[in-house]
Amino acid sequence: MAKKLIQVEKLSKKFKDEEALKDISFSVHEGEIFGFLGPSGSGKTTTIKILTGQLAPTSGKAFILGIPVEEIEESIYEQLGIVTDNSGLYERLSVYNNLTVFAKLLNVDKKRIDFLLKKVGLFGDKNKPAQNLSRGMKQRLILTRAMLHQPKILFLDEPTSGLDPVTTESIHALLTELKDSGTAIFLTTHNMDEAAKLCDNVALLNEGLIVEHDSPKALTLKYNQDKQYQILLRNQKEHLLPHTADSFAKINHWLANDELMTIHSCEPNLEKVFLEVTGRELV
Ligand SMILES: Nc1ncnc2c1ncn2[C@@H]1O[C@H](COP(=O)(O)OP(=O)(O)OP(=O)(O)O)[C@@H](O)[C@H]1O
Repeated sequence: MAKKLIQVEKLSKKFKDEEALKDISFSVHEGEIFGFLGPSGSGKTTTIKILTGQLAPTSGKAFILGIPVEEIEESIYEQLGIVTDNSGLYERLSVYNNLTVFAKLLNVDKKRIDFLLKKVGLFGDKNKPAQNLSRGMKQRLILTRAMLHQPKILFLDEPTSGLDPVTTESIHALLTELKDSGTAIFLTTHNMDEAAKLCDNVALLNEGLIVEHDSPKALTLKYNQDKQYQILLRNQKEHLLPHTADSFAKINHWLANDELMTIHSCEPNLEKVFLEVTGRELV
């Protein structure tokens, strides 16, 4: 069975009177991409800070690689990759040298730098100073740095926010490769399509509470109360049919007469699930 690399039990965090996290529990296994989804201010960054030893919880327990977060020592960072907003690059150093600094610290073979730069499409830019990179290129460089040492757990705070679809796609491919090699990825995102595509499991966070927790597929099916089918016929007419015997008779008729072009079931996406559970949008 896959090992639990992150384990959180009834974790709470209070800032003065404000309860930022309320009794949250979840775990993340090796080779799992876990999506932590919630609107601004719901407690995502606070959770990452607690899990990476930057902030102490008020109550509850959290373990990283089996170690209680209160006992995290410097050496654990050799097994973690952390990508957040403040992942500062050395702006004047080249792409390559930004990575060699970390490769030295983490005892990583320099061959891996070239290997990863090719993967993220930055090999041709390896001699450019970081300050001359576009936002998407910087994001890929930060991610490369976090993956240099093949971390057991990778924390990613909004890894593709504001990036173009091509860059987003290459980052998704990389994350999937990393997951396949056994890394547990803890991902926060506002992007529900990204979460549905990448994550094995997601937790929906609202005002510090986990209000749902399951695979994206299971959640969309659970909230598919009002089942409907969207149909396009050869004559270009579109129909939206409810889940009734009458609809099935119609569909059978169209099928038998080769009139049906496309048919889709209309289960809600994660955005709609969030809206239904909390009554609020995910932005
Ligand atoms: N150091 C702090 N002192 C006081 N309150 C804080 C502190 N850090 C976070 N909070 C509060 O805790 C709550 C959760 O904040 P957090 O940064 O975890 O949200 P988030 O989900 O990461 O939001 P975003 O998506 O905007 O980054 C917010 O109400 C925030 O104001």
